[in-house]
Amino acid sequence: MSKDAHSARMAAADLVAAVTGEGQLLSDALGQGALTALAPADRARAQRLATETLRQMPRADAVLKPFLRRSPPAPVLAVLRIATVEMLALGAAPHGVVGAAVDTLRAGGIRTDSFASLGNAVLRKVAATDPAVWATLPVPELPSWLRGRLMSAWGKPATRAMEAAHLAGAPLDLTPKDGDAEALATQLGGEALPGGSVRLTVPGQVSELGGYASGDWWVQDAAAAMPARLLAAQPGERVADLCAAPGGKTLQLAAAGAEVTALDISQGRMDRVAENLGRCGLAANLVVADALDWQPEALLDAVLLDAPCSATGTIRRHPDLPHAKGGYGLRELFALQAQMLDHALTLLRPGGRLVFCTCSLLPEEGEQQIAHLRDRHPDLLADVAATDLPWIAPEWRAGDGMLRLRPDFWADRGGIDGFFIACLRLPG
Ligand SMILES: C[S@@+](CC[C@H](N)C(=O)[O-])C[C@H]1O[C@@H](n2cnc3c(N)ncnc32)[C@H](O)[C@@H]1O
Repeated sequence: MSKDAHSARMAAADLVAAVTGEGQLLSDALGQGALTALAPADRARAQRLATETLRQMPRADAVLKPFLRRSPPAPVLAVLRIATVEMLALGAAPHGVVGAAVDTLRAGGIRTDSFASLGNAVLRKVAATDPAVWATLPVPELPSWLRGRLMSAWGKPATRAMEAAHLAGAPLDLTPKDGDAEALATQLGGEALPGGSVRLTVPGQVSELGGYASGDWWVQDAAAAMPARLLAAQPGERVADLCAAPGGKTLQLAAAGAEVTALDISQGRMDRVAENLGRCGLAANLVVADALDWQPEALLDAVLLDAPCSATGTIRRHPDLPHAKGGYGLRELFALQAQMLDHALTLLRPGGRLVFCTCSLLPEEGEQQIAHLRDRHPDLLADVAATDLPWIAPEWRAGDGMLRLRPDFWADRGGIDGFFIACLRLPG
């Protein structure tokens, strides 16, 4: 095994252990410690390996369990899980994987080196497992804090279908800057999706794809692209994107010709909005502030509020999330969303539009949030016309002006992120 592959595998083990042992998100763990010293290609490799291992983890555990008398410490278990996924899910040659995993345990210092011979013995048994067994293992279940909530909200068949979608992972979706999905799909060999995104099913290096450097498109899940499409910003309209970073929706609003203020509380994340705007040759007024404190100079035509949320709709892409977050802090998020909604309404001119969205599967961050908002503001109108569009599937509709998107929808096309979208309007 090359030195680079070895460091990528060690880094992957650190990442998995950071998520399962310390409750960190992969994105946070990637920016820490030895991982920052890795070459970009090794970091990408480590991230892919860690992501796939977290996605398949219950299956790896089912294979490992009979061979382990008790659970070893998180860093050791991470190495065993990764090697199991490599051998049985990714089809890697067993002798190479076992040797590399044992080397990783030896090189891991006091946390793991005393487990090298145990690792060797266990992984040899895993290597002798018939690979056909893997596909017969049950679809991994979500951790109970989330599974219980989804079961109550959507029922058992839907929850299982979402779990299957999480296991399948996600394709790469792009939003074309000029709105011509057919042309971009032809250029890159992808599929133009209803609504205007382009889907690529063959994974590749994003920055190597045609039109990346010239900013002709940006990466954005097809569901994440819908809120800004429903807002339908018109050239010259004054629009605020209240939780803007990293800026996918800001780019859409700016590309539509609106006069956009992109606001986010995080300077670091706002730097990414600036980078993305620069690459795509688009402009917005950037403000780093707490959305709850911000006031525009004049009332706005429209506000897009993509509020901070549990992000449970994005587990296809971020399988670390249910393991890392453990369901803590949800009440605070629900309360913040309600405050943000109330504040957003104060920024609109009479007749102004509000699109609220969350990449969440929890009704508390969607349907219930809007029901409570309408109780507090009985004059608020559902913007039914905003969702009166031919590409919206009937199963997405969740009441007047509202869409509920789930990862198990569009299964034949490769799924879609979970999202809730509400289109609202002040009386004129
Ligand atoms: C769901 S993400 C936004 C994604 C973004 N709209 C996009 O499409 O790329 C939520 C954002 O809200 C920001 N945020 C959290 N609390 C905030 C607050 N009080 N005021 C403004 N932004 C906030 C976070 O920094 C994060 O970037």
